[in-house]
Amino acid sequence: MEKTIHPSQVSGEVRPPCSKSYAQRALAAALLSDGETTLSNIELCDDTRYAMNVITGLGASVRQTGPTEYVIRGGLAPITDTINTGESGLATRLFTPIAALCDRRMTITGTGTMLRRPIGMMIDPLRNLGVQVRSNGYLPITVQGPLRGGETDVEAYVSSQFLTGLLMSLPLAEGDTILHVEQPNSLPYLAVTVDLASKFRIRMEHNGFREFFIPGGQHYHPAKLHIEGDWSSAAFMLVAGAIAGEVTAKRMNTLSLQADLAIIQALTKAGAVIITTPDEITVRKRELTGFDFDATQRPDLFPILAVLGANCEGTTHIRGVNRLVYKESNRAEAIVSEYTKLGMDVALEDDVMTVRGGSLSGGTIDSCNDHRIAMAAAIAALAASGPVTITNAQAVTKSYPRFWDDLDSIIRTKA
Ligand SMILES: O=C(O)C1=C[C@@H](OP(=O)(O)O)[C@@H](O)[C@H](O)C1
Ligand SMILES: C=C(OP(=O)(O)O)C(=O)O
Repeated sequence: MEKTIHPSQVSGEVRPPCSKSYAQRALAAALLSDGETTLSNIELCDDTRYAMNVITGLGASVRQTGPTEYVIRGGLAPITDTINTGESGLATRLFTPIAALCDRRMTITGTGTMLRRPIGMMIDPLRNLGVQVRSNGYLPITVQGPLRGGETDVEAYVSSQFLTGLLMSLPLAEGDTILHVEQPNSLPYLAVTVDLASKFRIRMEHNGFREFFIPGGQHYHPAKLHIEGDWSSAAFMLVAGAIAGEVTAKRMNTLSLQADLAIIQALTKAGAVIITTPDEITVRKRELTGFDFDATQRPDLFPILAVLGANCEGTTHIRGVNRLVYKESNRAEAIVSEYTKLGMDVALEDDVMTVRGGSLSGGTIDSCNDHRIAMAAAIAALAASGPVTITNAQAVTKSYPRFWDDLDSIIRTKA
């Protein structure tokens, strides 16, 4: 699928989809609960749809009780020996240790870009915690539990997602666990994991996410939960407001723990007009200036920060390039290879991306099958000097299936 976005002004309101980070964790917790959990504001994207199928395969029974409400009866009792986590890094690394709670052989497989993303960080810790593992470091992986608890090192520098999987599965292990994490990254995502687990009355202790004590033999208590709006998705629309008019994102928790709430900091540094209430945010265009921003702990913001930087007067430095290698694309390379086709002045040196502000041209870019590369390019088009065509534009369904409609709804006049 191809999409062309013309230079345009924007104005209006959007309601971003639910956070897929919270939704996938909540689905996992519902599976692990004894009883019925009600999740509301679940709007499915590819990643959450896969997670929903995975929990069904692992024994949950799911009933849709409203347009965005699901009642899930938990109970880990697989009805299949293979689960498919699609292209979701989180679902892969979250549900592997959960599948490993079972005393039967389970294979976890995926599709597309996920087949090239590393999962080797799971092998040694799972073995140290009593699981038999067969894997060459990429999907598919076969595990046979039960995961017993114990003590192990965990690598969470490349990705925090497997640590999230351990934090959610180990409370159900027979014994207690101590985890040593050398250089954890994506820390706000770990905070979301601890927060979500606490809503199901799961306890754990940690010391700045470097050492965890997780008591075994706990129970997930079913909960009633509203899944909050997604700041990673909202970020695209808010930058659209900052560079091309005015946008309000509705039903957003402006006190959220989500990593990408930090888009507000970046927009503030750039000089955009920002008005927040506890549950919505408006961003309006103003003269923007280059800014310095450390995105190491919030790697999903990179593509849209690069677009914001290109629309600022002066130079923008974004730190954290090393975190981008193993996403749906190598996002640092994709930003450079694709956005320079629109005349973006962007360079990488060590861990820093430097973007020099200046008007972008029209052109054609490929999404590299990466939803965030596609969505940020569409926003760049609004303030470009000609239309931008995005090939493989269907990639947005991974996180934000109605992105094109929402963007269309705020486009007012062709500039
Ligand atoms: O835990 C999560 O929900 C996520 C963690 C981050 O990944 P890493 O921990 O691999 O950086 C983020 O990029 C991803 O989109 C979602
Ligand atoms: C990297 C992402 O997701 P995941 O790692 O879960 O595939 C993302 O949504 O940008």
